[in-house]
Amino acid sequence: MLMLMLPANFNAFLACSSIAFVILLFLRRRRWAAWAKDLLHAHHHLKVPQLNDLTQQENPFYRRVSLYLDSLPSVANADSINLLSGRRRHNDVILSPDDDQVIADTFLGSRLSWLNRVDRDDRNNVVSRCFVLTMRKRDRRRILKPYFNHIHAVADDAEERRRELSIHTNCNGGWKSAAFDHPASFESLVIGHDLKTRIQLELEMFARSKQYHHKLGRVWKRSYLLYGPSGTGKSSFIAAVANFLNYDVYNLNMWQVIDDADLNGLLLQTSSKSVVVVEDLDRYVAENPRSRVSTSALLNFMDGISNFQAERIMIFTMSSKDGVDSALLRPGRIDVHIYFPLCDFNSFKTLANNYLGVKEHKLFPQVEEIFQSGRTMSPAEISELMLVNRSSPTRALKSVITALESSARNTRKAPPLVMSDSASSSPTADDCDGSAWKETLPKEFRKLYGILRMKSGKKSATYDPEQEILER
Ligand SMILES: Nc1ncnc2c1ncn2[C@@H]1O[C@H](COP(=O)(O)OP(=O)(O)OP(=O)(O)O)[C@@H](O)[C@H]1O
Ligand SMILES: [Mg+2]
Repeated sequence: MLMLMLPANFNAFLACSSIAFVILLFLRRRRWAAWAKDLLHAHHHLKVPQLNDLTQQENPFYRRVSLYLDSLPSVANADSINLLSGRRRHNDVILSPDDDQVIADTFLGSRLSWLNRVDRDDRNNVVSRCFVLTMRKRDRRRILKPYFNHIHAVADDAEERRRELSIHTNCNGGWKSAAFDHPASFESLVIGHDLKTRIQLELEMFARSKQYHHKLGRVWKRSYLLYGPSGTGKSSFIAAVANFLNYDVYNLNMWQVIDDADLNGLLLQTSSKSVVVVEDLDRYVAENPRSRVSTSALLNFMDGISNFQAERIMIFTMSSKDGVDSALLRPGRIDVHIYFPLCDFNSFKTLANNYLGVKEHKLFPQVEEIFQSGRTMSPAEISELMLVNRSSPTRALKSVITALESSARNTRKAPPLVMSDSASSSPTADDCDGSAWKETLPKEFRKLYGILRMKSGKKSATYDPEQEILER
């Protein structure tokens, strides 16, 4: 009897321990897999501790590696990952590997892995973290240096995107700084879809064109003139550009500038990766015939001559270009002119969707009729009415109708957007046909632009700037 029982118990015991072994193996599979791999290949392990052993201060390279890992597609595709919210924008999501998770990577044809190792010393209540990079020994000499350079480049990029932005305003010959947290983005801005796409592509291309500008011996800057009535989105556009590129803003108040040297000094004090803004330039030029700043100093400032190494966007705003000295606006000095018009029915509908969440409404035909009769208001005025009445879309639309009916403003035909790329030798009004700019883009950007246009359902091959403006 005993003889018969024993093998049965023994078998059960064997089965249980095999299952336990498999479960254990499964739980620790990553470490086991690493161990098994080690047996097969000669691997090299490099540790990146979170804290410096001696000073107990954070190891900056640990942070760079975590930024790098966040960018890896294998992290995004992992079965389980920690999602953390970003510091700067709350809708930014940072991906962070779990404790003891292994993240795979490839570089120059070599397979590498990162282990997010966490060691807990419960007795002393100490947790120490490190990343362990594993690579084949034979790959080490070939890839280690370029791989670390690559990690730094990716981390630089990520840090740049997460950097807190500042706005600087000139005062007594210097700049006063504050945090820049304007929420404007291209998504919230009511401008034509093609115009948005085009500006975004152009800005991305600009940010990557250091070598190109240096080769040509040109100042690394791009200048925009935004003009149009008050409350049409010029300042919001500036904030959207700064947020899009993650550049600081230098808001130059020309009335505070003492003389030519002061203006030059202010430009020299601006940092790279910045948007330099001069609002109401037309008013300054008109109101200051005996200005303390000479025209040549102003033109040199606009050309960015004294600080040509820095990567800079310059934006000037005007209510109108009428009567402004053409030297101020010549191609090369100003690369792109963008007109910001008052509302038309299309832009009204976009505002109604953004502010009230309404795509269609029984009052829309009445609103359309009023716009067709020529009455209009600025996006700022209309959005304000929608904002205060947002709890009732019907009330909001009725208040817009009443305001439009009593509005003295009339639509006029929007002047065309002028695109003149400063790289062309003799920019003329012909450049304003709106297609020239695309030719200045590298091939891959032209392709991307084509794809974006197709996605937006626009089949037409030519870009009509006038249509863009009226489209809003
Ligand atoms: N095109 C637009 N798209 C979305 N919102 C807009 C637009 N234009 C104006 N607004 C709304 O109106 C407010 C004021 O706009 P903004 O300050 O950008 O106008 P502006 O053209 O700079 O006016 P001003 O010439 O008086 O300085 C913005 O905060 C935004 O809410
Ligand atoms: Mg403004």
